[in-house]
Amino acid sequence: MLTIALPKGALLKESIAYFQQVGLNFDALLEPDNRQLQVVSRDGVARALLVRAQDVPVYVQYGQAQLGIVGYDVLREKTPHVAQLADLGFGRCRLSVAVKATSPYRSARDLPPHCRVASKFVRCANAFFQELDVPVDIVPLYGSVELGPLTGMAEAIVDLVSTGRTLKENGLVELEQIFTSTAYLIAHPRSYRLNIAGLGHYVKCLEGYRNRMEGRASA
Ligand SMILES: Nc1ncnc2c1ncn2[C@@H]1O[C@H](COP(=O)(O)OP(=O)(O)OP(=O)(O)O)[C@@H](O)[C@H]1O
Ligand SMILES: O=P(O)(O)OC[C@H]1O[C@H](OP(=O)(O)OP(=O)(O)O)[C@H](O)[C@@H]1O
Repeated sequence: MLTIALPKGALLKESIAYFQQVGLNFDALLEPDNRQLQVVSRDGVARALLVRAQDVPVYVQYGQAQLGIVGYDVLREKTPHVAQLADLGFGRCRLSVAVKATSPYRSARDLPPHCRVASKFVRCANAFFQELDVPVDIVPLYGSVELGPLTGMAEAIVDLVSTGRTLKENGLVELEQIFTSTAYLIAHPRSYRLNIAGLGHYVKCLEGYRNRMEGRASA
């Protein structure tokens, strides 16, 4: 049976809608009181695993899932050994550097050497500041990163921004964008090569659907 790793949280609804286009129905995962971590599609041909966004590439890399959906930000941070099949366009956000609106800094270069920068994206943040040649101490956090500067623990953050509402409501401003991110369809490379569980068929159908959508959008 084809197994698909789906991310809990921000990308779940659109990920489920995406597979619905090729007849795979995992709506049960959206039930408000759902506690099931795996569900079989209504037609019984595929199974979805409900996992934390950052764990999606882990299940796909080890081959427990042949397909998965994950943000490009996670691919950049974790650099997993998976095949990137398609940019799905939804889940658009950006990884940015932000500081308190009252701070004197107007660009990431202005940050004082060896200041603290809070982030869930430790590798991306380190790479960005190294490239900039600004030495900083990255403080790893798991969430609510915006509290770093608010509490005085950190001078800046590197975090995802979508609407910008979280920054605004916490008195922070974006200094610089590091990269933009959207959801990606990923696959276990060997399963994809060997067409395990009819993977090729689904990928082709999904591509066909996307091409039709793009054709309609540009018409
Ligand atoms: N505000 C947002 N708007 C749009 N997409 C987002 C937003 N925040 C995150 N994403 C995308 O959704 C993915 C999952 O984010 P989500 O916030 O659901 O989980 P997480 O905070 O990374 O993980 P967890 O809650 O398990 O710690 C991110 O990797 C990113 O690609
Ligand atoms: O620009 P906005 O539309 O306000 O979205 C940005 C927020 O969304 C994400 O948070 P998430 O909901 O994942 O919470 P957490 O990372 O703090 O756990 C991100 O880490 C920002 O805090």
